[in-house]
Amino acid sequence: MIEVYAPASIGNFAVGFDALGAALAPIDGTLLGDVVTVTASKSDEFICSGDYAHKLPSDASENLAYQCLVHFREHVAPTMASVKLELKKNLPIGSGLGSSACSVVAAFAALNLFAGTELSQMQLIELMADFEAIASGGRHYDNITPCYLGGLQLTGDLIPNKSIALPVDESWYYVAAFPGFSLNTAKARSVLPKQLSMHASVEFAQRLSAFSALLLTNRFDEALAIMSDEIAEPHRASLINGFSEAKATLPEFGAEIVSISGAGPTLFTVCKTLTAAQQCAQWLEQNYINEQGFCHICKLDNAGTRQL
Ligand SMILES: Nc1ncnc2c1ncn2[C@@H]1O[C@H](COP(=O)(O)OP(=O)(O)O)[C@@H](O)[C@H]1O
Ligand SMILES: N[C@@H](CCOP(=O)(O)O)C(=O)O
Repeated sequence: MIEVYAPASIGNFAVGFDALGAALAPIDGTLLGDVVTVTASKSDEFICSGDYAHKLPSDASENLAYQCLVHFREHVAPTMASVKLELKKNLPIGSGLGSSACSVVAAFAALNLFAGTELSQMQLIELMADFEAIASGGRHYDNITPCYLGGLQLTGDLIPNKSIALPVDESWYYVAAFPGFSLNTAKARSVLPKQLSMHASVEFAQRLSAFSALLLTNRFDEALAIMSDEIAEPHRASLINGFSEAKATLPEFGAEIVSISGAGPTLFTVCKTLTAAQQCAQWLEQNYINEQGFCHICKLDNAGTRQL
């Protein structure tokens, strides 16, 4: 039996729309992500369980994890023995925590281990990105590669092997607050402008390249100083009830950065101390999340997808 865990991730990481993403590890040890198990069986079967299974279509053929199994059998490993694939759906759907990527990465990683294929890491990442594109209405790697490889990843088709890991200040904490309602990624992509002006394009390129260079040279405070989302956040903030108030308030509690995780509605902060992270989490619990929401103080998950 193969059992694989894939972590939640923050797409965009404020400064890198569609090109930068980070995997999350709650400091209390919670496994914030999906789990896929693959076991030998008499015929192929699929089970979806977990806290958010009921939020997914009841028809298995509409579940991304099942679609991954069908594709894998037809196009990657036709001679693989029959399997039972179980998805434990632990991440809320449409949350901005890379939920669809999480299921896709966990499913392909588990199937690949079970079948023992010779797919390269890059082939696997491309396959994963194909399926993430089906769910989110756009091909982007910023949930796939951090979820699969861990850490903070600068990622995209132009990038050698699709991804380059960037360092962060080890002392940083990330507070991730899911408010408890969904925002469909395809919808949150549809509100974005179709084109950028020359000025906005040059500024985006400067900001992301400078941010990456500053991290790579350990100039972490200077990186934080330019860490903002001028591309997506201005268009998405109004879709997320309470975001603007949180963004205005949380710096008082020690947040260095407040931005939207992925397409939202999860909000994330970067804090330099545990005390600041705890104060932000307390405010978010009282003012941002409802009974279905949750809040975690996290570090980056540097291990990425792994066997349990
Ligand atoms: N295993 C799965 N995990 C997440 N979403 C899935 C899965 N299977 C199918 N879907 C569908 O894919 C879409 C994912 O929505 P999206 O807003 O992209 O979620 P997220 O931003 O959390 O990844 C939804 O329509 C959902 O029903
Ligand atoms: N770069 C994407 C990230 C979407 O992340 P998700 O967790 O909301 O699926 C975007 O901003 O649309």
